[in-house]
Amino acid sequence: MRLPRLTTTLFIDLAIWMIGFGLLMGIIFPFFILILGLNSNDVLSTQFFAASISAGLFVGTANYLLARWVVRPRLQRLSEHTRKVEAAVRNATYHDDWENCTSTVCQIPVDSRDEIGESISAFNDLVDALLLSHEVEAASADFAHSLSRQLELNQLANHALERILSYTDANAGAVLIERMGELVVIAQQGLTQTDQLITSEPVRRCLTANSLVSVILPVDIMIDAVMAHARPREVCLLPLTVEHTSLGLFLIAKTQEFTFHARRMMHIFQQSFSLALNNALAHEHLQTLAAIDALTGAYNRRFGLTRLNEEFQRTMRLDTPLGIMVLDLDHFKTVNDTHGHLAGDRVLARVAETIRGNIRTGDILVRYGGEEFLLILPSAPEEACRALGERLRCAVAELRVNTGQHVLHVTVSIGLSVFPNDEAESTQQLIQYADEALYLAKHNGRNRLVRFGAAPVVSNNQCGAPIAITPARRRVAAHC
Ligand SMILES: Nc1nc2c(ncn2[C@@H]2O[C@H](COP(=O)(O)OP(=O)(O)OP(=O)(O)O)[C@@H](O)[C@H]2O)c(=O)[nH]1
Repeated sequence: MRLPRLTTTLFIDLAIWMIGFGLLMGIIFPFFILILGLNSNDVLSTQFFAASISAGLFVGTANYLLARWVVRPRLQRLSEHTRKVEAAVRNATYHDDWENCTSTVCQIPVDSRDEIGESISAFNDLVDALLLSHEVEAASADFAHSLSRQLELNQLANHALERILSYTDANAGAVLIERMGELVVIAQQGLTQTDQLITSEPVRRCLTANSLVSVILPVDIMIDAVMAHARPREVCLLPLTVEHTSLGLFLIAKTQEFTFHARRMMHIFQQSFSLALNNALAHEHLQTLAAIDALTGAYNRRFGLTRLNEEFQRTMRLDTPLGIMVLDLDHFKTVNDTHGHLAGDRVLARVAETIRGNIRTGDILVRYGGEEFLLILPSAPEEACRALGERLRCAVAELRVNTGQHVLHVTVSIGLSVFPNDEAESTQQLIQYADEALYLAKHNGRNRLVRFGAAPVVSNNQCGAPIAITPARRRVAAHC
């Protein structure tokens, strides 16, 4: 039952109701006494009425005062605390200092199981919801902000993965993107055998369904724990999509099931990560376009040298070999002079195409000068470089270029240097060694591969086994 509000103040209402009720009781009481059979002359006397009404007023007032003393301080405490929390939240919002707004500081202990206790408990829940909302917003802003500063694809993926793992409390994860129709892992943390991910069933399902896939106790994913491998309890895979175009996916794994909060966070990160990834891919694409020589499709010199520096650093870090070849077309001036510049261009383009057709995906072909190419061969040991050099030399020698009027054929001389065998201390020195070997190849008759070294190895101009040149021949060559 709800009594009508008489004023805008709860305690004045209470006073009116309680004192009024006391007064009513004081008036009714003498008649109630009459029913019990007491003498009506005494009961209906003015003195008895006055005493009864006074007692009713007294009890009503005492009730009001008691209610006020019991209830008012608790209501006051609630409102004062709410004010404090409100001031702290405002201050934290403008100064981004949430030290004084933790759950412990802002919540009120619930000390009763009545309606006031229920109000305090609802207030505490509101504080928690407010803090959670701030936490999610801060995490999402921090994630988007940190990604906006990264444009390099691998750095971006590693950075994003690190943050996603930390915010979702996951143990391991990976980022896979689609490149030229193939899935590649561009970042991973704490997973074993990431290669298997590419063909794994959950990955395929996530890309096909273009929605979150959650796998409990996956069989084909293992976490690389500090001491041993552990099987995750749950793995979540989320597609990375921009305007219905699939870019790839990220997956995170945990040794327990993900919480509701972690799941919500994954979805928030999924959107900003997709956008940042799209930007990084567009940036990479533009960089590649700007880095490509239009005639030959090889990387230009500036980009090529940057890549060479990167590969050199990586080689030193990982202690793997690095091969460098300088390839120069033989008597190319004659081709130009005899058949014209356009025919020369066509030959150059076809030679570049032939080289590209014989190298691996990670190898880097650079147009180093007019008719000179630089070939960077990451992780290629000496034997493999020499075999490839011979293959390229023969492939170019066998190439026939139809200009419309003539069928041309050219040869190429190649200088090879391999790190760390040649003990080069810089990329410049590595190129210089390959250049010196090229010089020997030209002066030993062209259409040859020369391996730089104290006893340089020079191939014959057949498509057969290489032979070593004598020091005397080298001296003669050096004087040419
Ligand atoms: N068609 C065409 N020719 C180019 C291009 N860049 C450089 N060249 C030509 O390549 C020729 C290089 O000549 P040289 O440096 O004398 O070398 P070469 O005739 O190949 O002689 P060796 O290297 O000693 O075998 C010059 O005629 C340049 O004009 C190009 O983009 N297109």
